[in-house]
Amino acid sequence: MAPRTHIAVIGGGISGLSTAWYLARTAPPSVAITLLESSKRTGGWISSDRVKDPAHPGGTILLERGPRSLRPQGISGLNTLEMVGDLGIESSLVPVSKSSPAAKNRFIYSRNKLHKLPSSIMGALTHPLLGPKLPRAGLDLVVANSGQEDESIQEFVTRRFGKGFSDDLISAMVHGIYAGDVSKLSVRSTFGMLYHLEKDYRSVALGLLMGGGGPIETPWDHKLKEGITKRMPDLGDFVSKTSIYSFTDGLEVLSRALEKDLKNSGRVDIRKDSRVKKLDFDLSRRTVKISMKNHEPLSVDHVIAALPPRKLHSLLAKDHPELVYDPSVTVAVVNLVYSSENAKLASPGFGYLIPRSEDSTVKHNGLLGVVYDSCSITSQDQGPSRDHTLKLTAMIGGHMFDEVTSGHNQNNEELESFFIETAKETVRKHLQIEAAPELVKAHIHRECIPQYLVGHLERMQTLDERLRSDYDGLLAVTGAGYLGVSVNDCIKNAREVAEAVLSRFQEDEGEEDSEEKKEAKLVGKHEAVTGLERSWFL
Ligand SMILES: C=Cc1c2[nH]c(c1C)Cc1[nH]c(c(CCC(=O)O)c1C)Cc1[nH]c(c(C)c1CCC(=O)O)Cc1[nH]c(c(C)c1C=C)C2
Repeated sequence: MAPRTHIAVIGGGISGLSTAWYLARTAPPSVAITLLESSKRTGGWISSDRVKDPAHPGGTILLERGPRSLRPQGISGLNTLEMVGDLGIESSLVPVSKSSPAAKNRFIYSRNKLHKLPSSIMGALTHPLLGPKLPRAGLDLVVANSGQEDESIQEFVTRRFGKGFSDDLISAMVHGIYAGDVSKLSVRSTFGMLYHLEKDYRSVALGLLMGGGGPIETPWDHKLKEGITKRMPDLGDFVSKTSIYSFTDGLEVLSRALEKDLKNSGRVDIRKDSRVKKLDFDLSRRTVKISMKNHEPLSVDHVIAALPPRKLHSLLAKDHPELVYDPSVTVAVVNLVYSSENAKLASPGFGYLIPRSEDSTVKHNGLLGVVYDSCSITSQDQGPSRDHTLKLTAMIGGHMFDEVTSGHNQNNEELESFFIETAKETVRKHLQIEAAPELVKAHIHRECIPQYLVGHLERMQTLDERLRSDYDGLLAVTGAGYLGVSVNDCIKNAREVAEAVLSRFQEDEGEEDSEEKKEAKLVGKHEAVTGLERSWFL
């Protein structure tokens, strides 16, 4: 049957690949799918290098450039695991057990030493780092709601638990997830659980005691969870034993397997090196013309943009301020490899983070934290290198990037040497490792983590309405810039948008409503798919 509907997915990162993959799995033969990727290499900042080990001839070392592990928990964690199973890559999984030091020990560097990070909110409220500021934490039981729809993480946490809680603890976690500034990020979009506990119980602690604080799940999430647990009942066992996991060749295994599967399926026309420069929407004919820098234009029926919001904005004729409001931060990632014969960690664990109270811009050249790679994911190095390296990764910059690099030549090579020196000095001072690293590698990831500033969720709701009215279902969006920065969220949101777009076409083709479609109708959001429907439930 000749295709009657053509869907183009734009973006070659994990979101674009996953969207194309979910489309390919469920689309009827009447739907043609094209994936347009601007670069030659797939996967975005989820990439790794396998390099020769200079200290152990014959051995190789895996160096991750960006995120290095996934969490199996939650609905988005389950969804990724289902994808791993369907891709047939379970044999290369490297799970980290919940009882390992990496699962139990996460640290904060403060006042010249490492302190164990609390593993729960209650543990945090009584953390010794808070010292004399501790009684302030009791405020949570009496202080009133702010009455605002959103505020910064710092405002929320300081109001409820005191400034120490924000500056000494929460700011470190914000460095370890968003590389972001606690005084600018939205509490509602980043720590939604805290926001809802206050709203529903008037107190975070009380809410937790009363059994609140569970994951925030939309009607789509409930359905998805039900489907996955029915289809793969054994996943529960893996989830209950595993803290985090990766693959023998790093997280890039996932994007490579997706790409391979897409090619094998024969369902998706993958066009690499396709740099899109403009999208023209013709609502009366219900077509989108995609103009590219280096290829002939392409006319399709629907576009799913898996691009950073600012990039998408530059392709559209209409102005959408919601797409350009939030910035993304740049992170320098420095891999340091030592021979374990002459470099050891005093306390094994996952790594450590620097809180705001450390004034990292001034004292640590903008260091956000250090991951102890060889301690958390232990079996990625091969041959004689296995178990004989101490592999660390320093993450530097984020919201402090511009400030710490302002006096430097902005040339990438010079910046990389500055960050390498910072990383080496940090490890020497903070971890008392005097040996020189055998191997060092730096990568500067420009604008790699979106920053959900205060009001983000409301902006996403406005954008949902604008996309609906301005493009009438011809444009949907997905990716880290919208409703979740984690790899798991990106994959699940890609699935949601792919399935919703397909169900829309099914309706156009007179087929019966799917369960998802009925759900969407229930919430009054069935007339056009934007990918932002879930913003109304968070
Ligand atoms: C030191 C900086 C960073 C570290 N990791 C990241 C940065 C900027 C990036 C990052 N970390 C997480 C995410 C989201 C999840 C994902 O993509 O799967 C991102 C983009 C996860 C994460 N890391 C830490 C926490 C508490 C979380 C949330 C989920 C979880 O509990 O796993 C803590 C943490 N990150 C880093 C260190 C050294 C560290 C703790 C000691 C590195």
